[in-house]
Amino acid sequence: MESDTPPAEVLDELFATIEERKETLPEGSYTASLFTHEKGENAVLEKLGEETTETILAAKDEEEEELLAESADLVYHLLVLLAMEDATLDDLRAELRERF
Ligand SMILES: N=c1c2ncn([C@@H]3O[C@H](COP(=O)(O)OP(=O)(O)OP(=O)(O)O)[C@@H](O)[C@H]3O)c2ncn1[C@@H]1O[C@H](COP(=O)(O)O)[C@@H](O)[C@H]1O
Repeated sequence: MESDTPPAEVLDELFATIEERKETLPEGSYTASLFTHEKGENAVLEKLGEETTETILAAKDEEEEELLAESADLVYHLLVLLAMEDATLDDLRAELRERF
């Protein structure tokens, strides 16, 4: 991923990378390992639980850098779950848009 990617496109590029990993399952890819994990969907569900707890703890400790890092882990794992369930980022956007 380009380091100067405009912020609005980061999530699209990350989600496209996740979908590509799901499709091609390259060796050495952490994302691919979540799609092929022996625990199945539970592997990413457990990571979501862990990252949620770590995000909450970072907020409680008022550790801003840590909060951002854990939030990024959380969002990444949420996007992997959506891809696993054959949902898309556009589906998520549509859900959020309906609430305006
Ligand atoms: N955004 C992420 C991302 N965020 C978090 N993680 C991984 O999520 C895991 C977080 O787990 P932990 O914090 O518990 O750390 P850990 O103890 O090393 O993890 P475990 O051994 O418990 O699984 C780490 O292995 C991180 O590397 C990510 N892995 C990949 N991405 C993106 O996905 C792209 C593709 O990555 P690969 O699939 O690895 O090629 C990358 O270019 C990134 O853009």
